[in-house]
Amino acid sequence: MEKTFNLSRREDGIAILTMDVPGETMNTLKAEFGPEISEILAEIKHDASVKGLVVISGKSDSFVAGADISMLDACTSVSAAKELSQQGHVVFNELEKLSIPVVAAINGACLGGGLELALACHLRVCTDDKKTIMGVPEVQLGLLPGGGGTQRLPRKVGITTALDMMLTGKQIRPKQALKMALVDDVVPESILLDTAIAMAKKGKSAAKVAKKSALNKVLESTSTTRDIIFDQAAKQVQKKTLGNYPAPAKIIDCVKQGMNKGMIKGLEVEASHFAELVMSPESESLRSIFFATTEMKKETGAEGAEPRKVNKALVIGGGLMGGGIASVTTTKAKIPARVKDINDKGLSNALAYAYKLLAKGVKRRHMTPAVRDNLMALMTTTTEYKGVKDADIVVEAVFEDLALKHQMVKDVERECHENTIFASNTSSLPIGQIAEAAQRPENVIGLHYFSPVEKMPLVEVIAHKTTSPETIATTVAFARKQGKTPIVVQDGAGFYVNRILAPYMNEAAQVLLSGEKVESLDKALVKFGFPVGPITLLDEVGIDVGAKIAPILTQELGERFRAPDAFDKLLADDRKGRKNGKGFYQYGNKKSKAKLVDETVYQVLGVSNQTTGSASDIAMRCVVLMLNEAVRCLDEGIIANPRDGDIGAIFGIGFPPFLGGPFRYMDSMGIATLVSKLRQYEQQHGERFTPCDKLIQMAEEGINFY
Ligand SMILES: C[C@@H](O)CC(=O)SCCNC(=O)CCNC(=O)[C@H](O)C(C)(C)COP(=O)(O)OP(=O)(O)OC[C@H]1O[C@@H](n2cnc3c(N)ncnc32)[C@H](O)[C@@H]1OP(=O)(O)O
Repeated sequence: MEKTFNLSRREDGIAILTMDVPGETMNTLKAEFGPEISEILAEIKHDASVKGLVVISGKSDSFVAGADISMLDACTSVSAAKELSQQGHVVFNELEKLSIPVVAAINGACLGGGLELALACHLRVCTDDKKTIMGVPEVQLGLLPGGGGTQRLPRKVGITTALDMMLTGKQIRPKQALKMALVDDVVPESILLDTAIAMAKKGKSAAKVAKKSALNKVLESTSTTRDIIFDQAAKQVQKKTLGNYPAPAKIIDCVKQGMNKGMIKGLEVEASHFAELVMSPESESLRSIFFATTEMKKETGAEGAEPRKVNKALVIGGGLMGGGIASVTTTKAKIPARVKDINDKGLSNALAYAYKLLAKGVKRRHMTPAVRDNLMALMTTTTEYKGVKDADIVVEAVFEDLALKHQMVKDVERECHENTIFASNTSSLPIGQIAEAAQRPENVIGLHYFSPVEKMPLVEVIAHKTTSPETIATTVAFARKQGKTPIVVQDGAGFYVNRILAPYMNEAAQVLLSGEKVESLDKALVKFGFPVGPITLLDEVGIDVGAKIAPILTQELGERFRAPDAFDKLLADDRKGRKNGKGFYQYGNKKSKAKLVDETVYQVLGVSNQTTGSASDIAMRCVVLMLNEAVRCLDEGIIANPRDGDIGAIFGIGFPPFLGGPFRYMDSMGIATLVSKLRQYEQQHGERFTPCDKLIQMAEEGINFY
């Protein structure tokens, strides 16, 4: 079997250990590497001719992407997971204890166990390539750095910096890494190996020491003062996760125990906590998201179809959505985008949107002003159909008016070329209806973004009956270049995300009208795991937007989508939400930063008595309707499979990631349990809770979604 590690000796006494996992695009750490690498380290240890060691990757653009997540997923017990961590400790301790200088030469991704490997080396040098990133993203998988990272990282960069990296999983770029002494030098790739060899010759003393602020020096100096850091971090973690994610608290405990009781104790605690997390349901859910999104990256969206190249885009509408779409096209996909609007106001909004995004990159030193200016130059503007003939895709983000969109279709077919794709950002109008105005309906598709466009990862790619496979594949590839995670959904009112969101929002309205306080309702769903509560979401999206979508869904899909009549009173009272500073919450309150409910809203809704139901019951009433609708979407073929339904709900509306998405959550809850819960609510609150046929059938047959 081909070996993963190759040791070559130079005449100057520096040995080069190259890691290159056969047949894999990325190096990942696997349990079976343990004996191989331990044997090599023993050989080096007893070879007096070796004066120094460089550890480098054989992959062209990555170092080590961490432990093999599939290996972790295959663990069947806490003890097996603990053994994995302990094996890693043994190897990394052997590496660290070598008397000769050991230098990690890093180019590309150096993440998780990969960074832990580098930290077990005495020195680190990385390239200045934009692919070079370092970090410990384990927390995003519901894990913690199990290869000694909770012990070596704080000792290298300081406790505060280490906790920030481990609790966020953030990626560190080369210059940042140098500044925090995570690496000892940053060089062009062409001299990476030579620099590492020179460092090995120079010796361990060349290692940088992290500069700490005077405050951190004091705080990190004694166990009593360190506990201030740990207690503060624990409070922040609890406030952010509400106890839904166990990993952060365990990370803090590993660092605390290790810094106060020594590294041996710290490693013991790390192995135990790591093992518990590997076997936790939260980590299983989060790992499933990684596998799902990685698998989706390989799919074109249309069997057998190859995407056409998009050299230029036209965005019609420079408003909030159009400006965002044009911005991610130029700043992320680096594709020229021409923005058309009826007046300069829309055009200047789009330019300002892009500039603001780029300015952030310059401020964070992720790019230079020159790069910013080059990317800004990719966006051009017009109030007429000029300079659009060569647009390969047109994304329209204008009012939700079918006649207007029909006009756009005709304009684009007239002004652009015969293969130009017409992609509508409509959030509710069936694409098939929009395509009725087209001479070439095969080029018409839906491309539904979520606001704010630069932050929300999901886009829905909506094919109508005659959308061509090439149009689908090209649109999917275009969205991916924008940094999006696209799911292909079939045409139908509300598509997938808005369709499953509507019953959830309507039930929240019902709960509110039954006398529940706004803040209690929102808190209940945040405690369940949503990023914000449904009432906050309604204020943010716009009460008027919700009011516009509901009738379309009701007409197309049935009475269960009808919003409570009382909500019409809100618009009558000119309450649109944050957009006009008047909604369920107060806006523009200079006296207090706290988010306060506008208590007058109860009077407008005609709600007087205030009841307080149980948070779990409030949440369950809203969530089970989302689940029921998601199953209908699967049954009708709106979504292709449960995986897309889970990713769509998590990335589109923030369905709690630690639950794995609606379909994984239903499996973990038990389909029969869900059906009986729906039946119970049906008795209490009416037929909107009637379980769909698919769920009833699955409950009877005792089958799951996965
Ligand atoms: C020891 C403890 O500390 C525990 C750990 O180390 S847990 C693992 C921590 N590491 C990570 O979470 C990194 C996960 N990977 C990524 O974030 C990305 O893959 C990347 C940023 C490294 C690269 O992204 P990209 O360039 O988009 O490439 P892909 O995501 O498509 O990945 C390419 C192939 O590599 C496979 N892969 C990447 N990382 C891992 C991993 N840690 N375990 C297993 N496999 C991994 C990925 O599945 C792709 O495989 P394919 O066969 O080519 O599809």
